[in-house]
Amino acid sequence: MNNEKILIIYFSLSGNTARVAKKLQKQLHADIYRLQPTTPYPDDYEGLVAVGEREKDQAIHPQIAGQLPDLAQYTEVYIGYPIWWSRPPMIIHSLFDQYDLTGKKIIPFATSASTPLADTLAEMSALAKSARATLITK
Ligand SMILES: Cc1cc2nc3c(=O)[nH]c(=O)nc-3n(C[C@H](O)[C@H](O)[C@H](O)COP(=O)(O)O)c2cc1C
Repeated sequence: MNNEKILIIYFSLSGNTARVAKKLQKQLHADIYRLQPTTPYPDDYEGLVAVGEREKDQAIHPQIAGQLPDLAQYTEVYIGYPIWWSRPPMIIHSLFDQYDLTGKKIIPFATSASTPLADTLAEMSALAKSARATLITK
């Protein structure tokens, strides 16, 4: 028996990461939560790039809308994101600011046009470390 509960937290704008997250949810029988910023990103690409780039360059961590489920019940947390400018989007930083991931096993996954997940792992590792969580890369 495996009693470890798994939560999949993901951010996705155009649906690619959402699709991967939902596949994982089925495979792992996990719970799932979609991160959304309180102020939605612009619908048009230029607008999105302007806002996203400003967040990245100024290290702005956008406020997360709504409330995640109580993280105390989960031992493993998958965190999924689209790769933006070879990095996780800043809302992933917000997740670590706004929620307590202490002691969790964190398994990152990502979608991109071409940049590999590996390019984002130093940043994810630093986030996990400051949360006293363990980053697991399979
Ligand atoms: C603002 C922005 C920046 C991006 N930067 C990269 C990048 O550095 N490398 C890459 O391979 N893809 C990049 N992409 C493509 C996305 O990572 C890719 O389309 C991803 O699958 C989108 O996921 P989503 O549908 O879950 O939002 C970028 C897309 C956007 C909108």
